[in-house]
Amino acid sequence: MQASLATLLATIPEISLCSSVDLYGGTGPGLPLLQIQGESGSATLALQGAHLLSFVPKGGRELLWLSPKAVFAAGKAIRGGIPLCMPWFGRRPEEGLPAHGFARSSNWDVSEVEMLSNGDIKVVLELHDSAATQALWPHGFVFRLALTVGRELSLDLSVENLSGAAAPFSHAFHTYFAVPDVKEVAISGLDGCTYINSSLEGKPRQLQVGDLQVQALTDRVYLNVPAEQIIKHGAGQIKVSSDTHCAIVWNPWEGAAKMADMGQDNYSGFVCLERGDAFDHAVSVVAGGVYRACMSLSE
Ligand SMILES: O=P(O)(O)OC[C@H]1O[C@H](O)[C@H](O)[C@@H](O)[C@@H]1O
Repeated sequence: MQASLATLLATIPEISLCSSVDLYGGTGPGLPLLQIQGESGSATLALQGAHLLSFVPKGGRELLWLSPKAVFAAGKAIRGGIPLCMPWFGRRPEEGLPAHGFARSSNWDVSEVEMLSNGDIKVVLELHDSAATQALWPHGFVFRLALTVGRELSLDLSVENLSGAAAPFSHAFHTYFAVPDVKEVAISGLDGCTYINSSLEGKPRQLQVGDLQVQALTDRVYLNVPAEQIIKHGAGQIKVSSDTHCAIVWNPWEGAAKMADMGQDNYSGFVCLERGDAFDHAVSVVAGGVYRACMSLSE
């Protein structure tokens, strides 16, 4: 354990450290997790990737889906929860680069923990550049994620470019939302938006009319979206709010059978609605500049 982590955690008994093996089973050393038991909500967080795995508002239901076949291994992205895709979103195999960047498979450090006056718990994690990250993205940087766990879950991301050159950047909070049955989901807050339909040949741009229902393989990048979407499902609703400009909606449907860490029939238990800035909304972080984005989730 990072020496300072023990000291930090000692200040807040509502946060405890455990291994993924304790919570989710599996063999091997697993990955270190923080369990956060706040007055108004609880959450589980993997230090690898600053990756939220669970969020339950007090008296409410689990908002995040974690694959029953998720693998907890060093350097491997975890299937489910909220992977942070950055500093680029998407696949770049022709350049030999990892899909969705390196943040989700890197070890982040906890820099701050705080019990707020309203009883919510805040945890701040940081990732700094290293020789390994410089080989993939040639910039000095500090990525900082502040999480606040209460009745609502909020994520505040900042990306500081410490290098002398502008840094191309795109990202998404790749959230897997737990739903009783994806076929019964209706997502509002996308009506009238143009989307890139990545599941069709040629990735045409199309227009959303009304709520989105997910009834087959879906991989769409909605552009210029309003701040809020609501996922209505058989057991209630989830409100997703962000100051970013894209919403990527994904469910692999039967393609799940080909993903070892998802499993054939498990696609019906989630829908990904990923807020972020990518594609037409990718940014360039100027030398010495900071990019910020936030997202909050509630029932
Ligand atoms: O398997 P991963 O690298 O985690 O990516 C999972 C999915 O992420 C996003 O939603 C993309 O739009 C999909 O095209 C991709 O398949």
